[in-house]
Amino acid sequence: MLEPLQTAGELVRRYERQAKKRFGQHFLVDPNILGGIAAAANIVEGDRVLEIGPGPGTLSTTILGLGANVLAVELDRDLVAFLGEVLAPHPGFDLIEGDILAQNLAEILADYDAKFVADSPGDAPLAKWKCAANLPYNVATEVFFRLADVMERFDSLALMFQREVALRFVAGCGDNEYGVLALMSQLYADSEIVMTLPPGAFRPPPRVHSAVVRFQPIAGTRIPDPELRKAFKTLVRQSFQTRRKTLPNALNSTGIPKPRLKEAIEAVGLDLRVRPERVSFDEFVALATELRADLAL
Ligand SMILES: C[S@@+](CC[C@H](N)C(=O)[O-])C[C@H]1O[C@@H](n2cnc3c(N)ncnc32)[C@H](O)[C@@H]1O
Repeated sequence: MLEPLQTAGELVRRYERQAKKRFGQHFLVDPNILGGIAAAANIVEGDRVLEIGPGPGTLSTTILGLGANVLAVELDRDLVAFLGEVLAPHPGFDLIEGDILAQNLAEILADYDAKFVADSPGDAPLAKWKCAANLPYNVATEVFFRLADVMERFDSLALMFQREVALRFVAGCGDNEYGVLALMSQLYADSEIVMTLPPGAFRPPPRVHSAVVRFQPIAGTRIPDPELRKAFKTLVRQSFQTRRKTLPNALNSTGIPKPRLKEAIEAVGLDLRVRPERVSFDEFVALATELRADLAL
């Protein structure tokens, strides 16, 4: 007979004295917050949920309590041992020990899916994945980019970031926080902040405020042509390398001759003095279309 799931409070009480700063370990205990993250990811019974950095299993137990299945990736060996003791015996919980950035996400999701198909034979395709995570902030944006590469596998994602970073994901054109993260998230998903949390919501408390961003993947991407998408990404990254430059100056680093840059920028109806933070998603797409042949991709 399985032990019942422990509460987040019990799990954190058992583990918090061993929390390691270098792994960004700040644990959530409030069941309302944990339930709110699961709700933001639209998690329901039977779902397959990828959780990054389960810590002592606070969010994992919340998700398991909803009757969903969790595939968790945890870097800290001590936490893996702890989770092995408290959660691994529970059906529905699977754990991979390792760095999330070292995983081939497409592969680990497919491996897990294979197990599900084998368990319940039938012709119906598996539903898409959900993702919920209170991310370690030092790798959080990189984790987003890895998830973006497999975004079509997900139905919804609720990810906790440092608040300043969360604002950069949801920023609109012209906002101070608008840049690479806003444009990259628009490429794959609609996004909104669904919760902001003070440091005191975590144990031990971090130095910064935090926010949960809900990403709702769109079908495919907003730029279906892979070559055009590549050109768009190159232009966006180059444009925001240095703030406060005009677009033609910011794009100097592409190696495209200045006269050609100016011609293309004017051809898409932009002023030559425009700064990248005032260029909308659609205008970047138009510029990428205009310059794709000039970019050494
Ligand atoms: C902010 S804590 C979240 C813990 C728990 N989910 C919670 O909300 O209470 C971040 C977790 O990510 C783990 N972690 C840090 N870097 C990681 C990495 N590169 N790959 C996977 N897990 C990582 C940490 O050990 C820690 O357990």
